[in-house]
Amino acid sequence: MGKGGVDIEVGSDGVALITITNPPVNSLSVDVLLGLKEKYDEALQRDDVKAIVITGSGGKFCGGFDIGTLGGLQHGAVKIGGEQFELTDVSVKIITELFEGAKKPSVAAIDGLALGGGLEIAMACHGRIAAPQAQLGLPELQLGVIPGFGGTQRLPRLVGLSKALEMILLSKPIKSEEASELGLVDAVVPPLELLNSARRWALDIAEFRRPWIRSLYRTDKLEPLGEAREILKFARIQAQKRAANLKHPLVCLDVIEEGIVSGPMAGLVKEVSSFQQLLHSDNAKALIHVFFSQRLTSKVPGVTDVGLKPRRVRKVAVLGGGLMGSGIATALILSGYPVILKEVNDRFLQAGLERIKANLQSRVNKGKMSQEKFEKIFSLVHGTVDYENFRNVDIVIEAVIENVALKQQIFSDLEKFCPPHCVLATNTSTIDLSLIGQKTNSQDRIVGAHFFSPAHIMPLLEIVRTEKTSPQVIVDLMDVGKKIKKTPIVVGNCTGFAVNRMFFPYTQSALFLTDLGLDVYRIDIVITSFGMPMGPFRLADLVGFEVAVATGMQYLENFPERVYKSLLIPIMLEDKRAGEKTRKGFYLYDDRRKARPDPEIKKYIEKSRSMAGLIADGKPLSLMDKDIVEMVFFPVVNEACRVLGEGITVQASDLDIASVMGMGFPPYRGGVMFWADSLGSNYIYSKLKIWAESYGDFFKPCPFLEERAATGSKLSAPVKSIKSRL
Ligand SMILES: C[C@H](O)CC(=O)SCCNC(=O)CCNC(=O)[C@H](O)C(C)(C)COP(=O)(O)OP(=O)(O)OC[C@H]1O[C@@H](n2cnc3c(N)ncnc32)[C@H](O)[C@@H]1OP(=O)(O)O
Repeated sequence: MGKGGVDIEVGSDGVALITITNPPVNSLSVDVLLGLKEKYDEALQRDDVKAIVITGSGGKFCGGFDIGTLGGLQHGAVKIGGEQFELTDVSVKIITELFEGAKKPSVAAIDGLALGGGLEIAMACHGRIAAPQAQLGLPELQLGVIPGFGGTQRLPRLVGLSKALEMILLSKPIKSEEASELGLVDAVVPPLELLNSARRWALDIAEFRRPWIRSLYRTDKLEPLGEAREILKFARIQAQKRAANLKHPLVCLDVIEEGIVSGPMAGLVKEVSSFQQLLHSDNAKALIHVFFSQRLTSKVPGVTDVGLKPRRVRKVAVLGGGLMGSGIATALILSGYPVILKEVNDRFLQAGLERIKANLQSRVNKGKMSQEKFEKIFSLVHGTVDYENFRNVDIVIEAVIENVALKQQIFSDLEKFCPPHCVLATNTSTIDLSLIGQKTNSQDRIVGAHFFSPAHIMPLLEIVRTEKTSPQVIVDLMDVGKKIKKTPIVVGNCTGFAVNRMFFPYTQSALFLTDLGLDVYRIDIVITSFGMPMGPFRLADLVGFEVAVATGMQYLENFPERVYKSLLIPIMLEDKRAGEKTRKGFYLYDDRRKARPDPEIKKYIEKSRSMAGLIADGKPLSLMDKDIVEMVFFPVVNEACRVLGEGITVQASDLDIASVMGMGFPPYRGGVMFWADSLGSNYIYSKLKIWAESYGDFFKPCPFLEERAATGSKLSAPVKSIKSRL
């Protein structure tokens, strides 16, 4: 809204070049859309214009409809000059009738990206020329909506139904090269030739040297009706399997089907009305919130707003080739960083290198990486057992076992061997960073780089700063984080940081409910139906019981007043059930890691219950599914409030991202704080208060939550007067 513009320049060749300018991604604001209409009208009217080329400035075609404006449309209408902005007008009147139906041909010159509405405009052009490596896609579903400018109709007609469904349902863009093979773009040319090639192509169409194709009416790529229906049927089943709570993928499939069965105009009309309905859904609100929150994590007051530029990182060293270290090294080499992997001896070093190889090999096996690329990427890692090669590293990431004395020794060695500018990062998840750097004079360059396992796959990186960590070091690490495709959130130094502090009550509540008489498998089913990738017990199996006990001890030491001391896991451990790695935990596991319930666990549960003594009258607690969700997640919300209240995170939305990317909280619920706000602070507070009275301090609402409930304010409202730990 109120931003961006469109220019027109008519060349002596008779081609009007229409350029969108709306940095950073040339998104389609209302102004841009109106500008496009105006310039198209002008080009169509002018006698000196034979053909049109549309492009975007700054090496980017267009990142789609302006998502900020989508938010505006959700909260009421967007008005221009007192008139309501109608999406129907854009899809049918502007893009279809004016652009595609024009009497002069147009060609899209695509550089950088053509996403969402951007690709939809390009598909309405009569030709598409792209520069190499441009991204083309319709990622609207990840925002809880569907393509709304004709994408559901034109993409299947250009690339066939199966490929279109893959791109739309998985919000998966493709590169120009693949787009060219599929026929989505007509040619891929070097960037410097892009505009000239597009001009020539447009003139070729105008002068009948090339066919004048209107994508909306093509049928040659569409599968026959019977086959199309089968493909759609299968896609519906897959969509339900991926996220049973989500309706918009199914709506999208209905819209596509409408176009195939009743013709593309009928499809367009259904598309617009469905888009408008979905835009107002809770899921779209939540997913759009997640989109902006993810970008907000890179704005850290006092760090990213003080003019610091990230320093160039040429080489990284990783200490420790275990599960975490090898995962971190894999993530780094995959993004082109040369890595030195250090281990204590040759045997451990070889094992670490083998792990990295296995991580890469799994990509080769899945067809995601060629053997040639495998060799090239693996050659970026060099193993060592000493510090000799550390003289020219820019960042070190330590990922050895959680032992304070060992880490202290390592950091004083690093201080000796690394150059003075080198960032000294630790992947610890539990040890106080000040303690780790105690024996050094380098506290200002010591920082936490907390990855989540498997580190080369999980998208989150917690960057932990102490009061002494310099902003420059944080900026450097944030930059590396982004380059290795992680979303970095900057958090303060405390036990568990943001993610693990929220995770802890998740498992604890589930254990509490079990001791109150609930069935572990039912709890897992209810929680996965809510949208978590796995329930708390399946997760405990995955993490392993030894780790669960060790973490429990940490929490007991640091937050004794709110730890529920369930004995269930220690009892099971005594019987050598330690989770998935022993093939026996709450579930039994076969060779393919498939979990199945085990009736045997009844005996452990009974023992734990009798020791807990919570079921005094012998009557197990009976709860509805909704109550289970609340009893598991309200303690998580409570802990998130503490984290925010203590200033461990900058803003509530960082906890949303931490929960979505670190815990697997369903993004379509917007993250833990967004979800909590949809229920209301007062509701959550009152529930916790009642449970605290019945069951003790584990449920006791924290002062932050109490205050928000008392004033009826949102948990995500800005935090005032808190001494931030950041
Ligand atoms: C009717 C239509 O069918 C509906 C639509 O078109 S809906 C929109 C569809 N488009 C999308 O979903 C694309 C969303 N954007 C992206 O995926 C990524 O931003 C991108 C691939 C374009 C660029 O990624 P990257 O280079 O990593 O930069 P990223 O940090 O994400 O974005 C840069 C800035 O552009 C903004 N931006 C990106 N796409 C935007 C969009 N479509 N609208 C508004 N702002 C957008 C981001 O908010 C960010 O702003 P900030 O600098 O103020 O934080």
